[in-house]
Amino acid sequence: MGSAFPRLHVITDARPGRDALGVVAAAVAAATGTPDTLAVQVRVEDDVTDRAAYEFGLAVARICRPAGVMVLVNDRLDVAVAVDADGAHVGADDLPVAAARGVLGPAAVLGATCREPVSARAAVAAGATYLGVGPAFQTSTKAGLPAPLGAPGIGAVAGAVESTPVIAIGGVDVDAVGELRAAGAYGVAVVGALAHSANPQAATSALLKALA
Ligand SMILES: Cc1ncc(COP(=O)(O)OP(=O)(O)O)c(N)n1
Ligand SMILES: Cc1nc(C(=O)O)sc1CCOP(=O)(O)O
Ligand SMILES: [Mg+2]
Repeated sequence: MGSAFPRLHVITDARPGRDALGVVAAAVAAATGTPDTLAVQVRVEDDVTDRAAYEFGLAVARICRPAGVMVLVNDRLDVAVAVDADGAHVGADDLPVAAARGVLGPAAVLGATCREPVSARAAVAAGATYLGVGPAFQTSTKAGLPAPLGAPGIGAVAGAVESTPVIAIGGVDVDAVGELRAAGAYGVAVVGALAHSANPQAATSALLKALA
């Protein structure tokens, strides 16, 4: 892992029938030569066993590590530690940010989901190093989310935390990158933009170009 914080976060689509590792490999291939631009977040369904999540996290790490690409683990801090990930991401149903920081230690990357400025400032004060903010737009890959924030909602959070990177998530595709960056987002996180693509390597390249 290099020094710059990645602007593109690829989140694994672990729904049954998806080639999640194939997408990770394609994304990592697209970042050849610029590994600092990409992070891969290991995200599995809630009912996946710890053993299966660990094995999947290891498989992702084996693709990302040799290429120098950052690995983050969603929700499961024990898996993050066990696979020697660079960090983790927590939301409202996971360990609180301060507790997660205590588990991971001071050097780890720690992301927190926030949807408005007050909780965003609190997450940063508690030890978050970046924020996942969304849903930016309608998404087909996660149910039960509040109404989309749009670029202005993402910008409101970004303006509240200034130097902490805001990663916009939810229904993001390459065409939305310019609008989100203009609003204040540091980068974007995607599932469907790659998982639903016939050519995830080309889709990653397009996202990286739009974010550069
Ligand atoms: C970059 C990023 N932003 C937001 C989320 C969502 O996390 P969370 O609210 O904990 O929801 P689940 O992903 O656990 O369903 C994320 N994973 N990554
Ligand atoms: C996992 C997740 N969290 C969200 C949030 O807003 O907290 S939106 C989301 C799904 C992102 O997938 P896609 O890029 O396919 O929309
Ligand atoms: Mg979570």
